[in-house]
Amino acid sequence: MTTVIKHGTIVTADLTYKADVKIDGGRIVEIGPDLSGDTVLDATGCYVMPGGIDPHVHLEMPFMGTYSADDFESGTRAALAGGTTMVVDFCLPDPGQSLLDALKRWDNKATRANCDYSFHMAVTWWGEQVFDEMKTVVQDKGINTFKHFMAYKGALMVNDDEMFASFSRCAELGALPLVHAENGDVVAAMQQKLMDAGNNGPEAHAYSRPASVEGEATNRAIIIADMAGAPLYVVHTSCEQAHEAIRRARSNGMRVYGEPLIQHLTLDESEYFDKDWDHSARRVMSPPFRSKTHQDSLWAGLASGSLQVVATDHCAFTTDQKRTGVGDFRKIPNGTGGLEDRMPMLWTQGVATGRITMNEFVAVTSTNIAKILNVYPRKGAILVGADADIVVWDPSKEKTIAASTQQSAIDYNVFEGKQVKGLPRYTLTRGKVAIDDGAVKTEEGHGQFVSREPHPAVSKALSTWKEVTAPRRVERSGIPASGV
Ligand SMILES: NC(=O)NCCC(=O)O
Ligand SMILES: [Zn+2]
Repeated sequence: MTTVIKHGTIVTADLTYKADVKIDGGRIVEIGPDLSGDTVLDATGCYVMPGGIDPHVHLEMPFMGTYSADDFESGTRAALAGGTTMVVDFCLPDPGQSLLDALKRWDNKATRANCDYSFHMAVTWWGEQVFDEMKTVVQDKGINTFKHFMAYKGALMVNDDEMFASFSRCAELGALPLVHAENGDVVAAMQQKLMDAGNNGPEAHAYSRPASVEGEATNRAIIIADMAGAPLYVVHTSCEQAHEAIRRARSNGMRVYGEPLIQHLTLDESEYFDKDWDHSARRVMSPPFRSKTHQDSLWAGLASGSLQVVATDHCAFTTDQKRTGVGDFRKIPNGTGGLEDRMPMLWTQGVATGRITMNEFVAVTSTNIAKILNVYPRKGAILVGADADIVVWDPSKEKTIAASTQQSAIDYNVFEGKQVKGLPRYTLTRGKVAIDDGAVKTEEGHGQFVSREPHPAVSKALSTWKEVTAPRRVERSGIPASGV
């Protein structure tokens, strides 16, 4: 059975043109005028784009004494409803746990996925076993990215020596290191100071993680990556200081990527000063929302190319879960949702306002990350041979975002009340119509793991400054006796 998407305008990261798209066996088999097939999807007035890829989600994540509320079923259903057809979650080994054992747990959870998915592996501790297993993860398990948390002291955080060792191993294996860049030591100290002074509400979360904490860590991670001869991907870049470090590195010839979140682009710090505790706590995430100045910096980065990817860090907790932190903001589970809203919000506040073009929209929601993850052009492309992960985007379709109509399992939405114009008419996951003009037709278990080969460019990365790549031993004629 073939499907044809007819009368639409194809929009890719670099082209806009009118053509029909024919799908067979889950793949695009033909692109051209006047195609016919068994099923016809009418794309009149719509843009036919590669489905979104969200490279930063935490589904059923064990975190801060609980689990994030969206699992692979509700999370990927939300993704498809918003035009996203692939997600990448983070496999998090417990301290001392084998990476391969942790991966089994994540494989199990993901069997319920409605769309394709992949994993990043987190390096949460360091030792010979991690060093050895990283090779198996890359060569046998199809994972070419390793995440490092510079925050969450006493839990997920790794130190500089561990990061340097892991980044160096990534460089050997052709893998890409990722960092959550916040100075965890400073955050912990500031949290304690705020608590001691009686600041225990959600606003203290923002005070404890100022932009400098992120800027310093971003810069440190970049320099460590450069010394290790590895490229670097900085997740949830939220402020000018971090963006500035990325811009500088890129202009010095380093392969460094930055990923703003849709939340940081569109919501600001005033959310933490709401009189309603629940309202503010529901928006607690790390890094926190920032000022308009930081938002302008992120938008400029997307337009100029110094930031490459828009993600969500979807990590949704219910109001009840957030209330664990009443009286101590440090216990509010960190994380917000966004999977269903990323594409409509970015279109409405980015394309419709003229901040980014339609082609840039495709680049930052899909194609750029497909290339970074080394799954392009199987994903992130409208090309013959590519997976038919497609969104038929109706720029005239509108809605008001509301928790009451969302797919996510939680009881609120951080974008509640926002008006969006630009929504999927159809979302196709490997040719299957999962969203059909508002009707949800997802199929639990349809999603498949996307294996990712090591990236040749990554294994060839060298230190920009070449200082540490070739140590030269000095031959001396005489060595003095050691001192007392
Ligand atoms: N971002 C956040 O607050 N929660 C999810 C875990 C992480 O990515 O830091
Ligand atoms: Zn995250």
